Amino acid sequence: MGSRVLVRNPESGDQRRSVQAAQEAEERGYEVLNTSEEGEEVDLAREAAAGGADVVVACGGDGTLNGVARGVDRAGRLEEVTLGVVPAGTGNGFAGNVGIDGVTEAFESVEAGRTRRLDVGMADWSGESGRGDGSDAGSSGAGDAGLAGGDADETARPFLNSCICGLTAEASARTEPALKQRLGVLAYVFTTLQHTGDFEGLELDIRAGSESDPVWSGEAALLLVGNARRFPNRQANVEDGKLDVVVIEDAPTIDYLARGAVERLFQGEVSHLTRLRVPSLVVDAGEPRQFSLDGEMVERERLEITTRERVMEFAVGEGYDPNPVDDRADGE
Ligand SMILES: Nc1ncnc2c1ncn2[C@@H]1O[C@H](COP(=O)(O)OP(=O)(O)OP(=O)(O)O)[C@@H](O)[C@H]1O
Repeated sequence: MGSRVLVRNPESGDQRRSVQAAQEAEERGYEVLNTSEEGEEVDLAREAAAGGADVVVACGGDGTLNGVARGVDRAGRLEEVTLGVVPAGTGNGFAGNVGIDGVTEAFESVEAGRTRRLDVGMADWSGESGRGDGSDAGSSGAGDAGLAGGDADETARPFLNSCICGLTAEASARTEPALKQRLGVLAYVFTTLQHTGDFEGLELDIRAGSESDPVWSGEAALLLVGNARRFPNRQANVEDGKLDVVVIEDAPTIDYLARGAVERLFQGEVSHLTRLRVPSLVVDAGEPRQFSLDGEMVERERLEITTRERVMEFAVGEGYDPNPVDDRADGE
């Protein structure tokens, strides 16, 4: 049997689960690597994968899992390593989507070989003309220095759950922890929409695949691109090579504060909402904007968003549904 590694963020969630996970991992013969600062999970996972680990399990929330997948990918081993997740963060969106609810369940899934090959979303900014962001400006040639989990030469990043444009830092600060626990990253979406007067719309031009005409062009409040997540709050098909895209038009006439307005918007008011299911899209925001990749922010002007179909072998729970029911009540 090859080596198994747990990359553990000891600070995530309320720490109870991560303490339990460290114990269980040791009992089961895992090497436990603890992060000591933000972003370190990327390097630890990359080193573990490059060193020949067969199984790399992330222990933390969506941010930690994203960093672990990124590290394994940087080692060039995303197709070979079996990944898993111990849901020890606050939101745990991806773990929930693949049916992993508890610590022991996460390890048992790996041991039982209950794995599926899942799609991974990629956000690629190599086609941007200039360097629009500042987050890696000035650090070129400095390797990983300066940017947590970052890489001066980085031009693309994976996302497992979602890529969202239009979230505000303000909304992040205002989002209630209980809502975050219940809805994960979608809690920020709700809070953002409910404070929609606070931000300017996004001038977006969205093209699907290699088509030259935009499938959507105009002023948006939010763009949500789900890999494992079908908005508002359902598991998407994570094995179909497609992205579930929702564009919410910036419509100042909608009273997002009215009770249930946001839910109604997602479910029925299709005039303000466009849904697409495509394998790839190009998003041009005309100027640098914040994009959340599984909750980690990058500032970019133009992203090519694609799926790498069934590229990653992932340990899933018994409740994982490879082919979730797609009710078309949302007007698709
Ligand atoms: N030792 C550490 N100290 C501080 N931050 C860390 C540490 N290890 C990782 N991080 C960073 O913490 C961020 C959030 O982590 P994570 O998503 O695991 O937890 P969370 O915020 O509790 O959960 P969730 O994302 O589900 O809400 C990530 O950006 C990660 O890089």
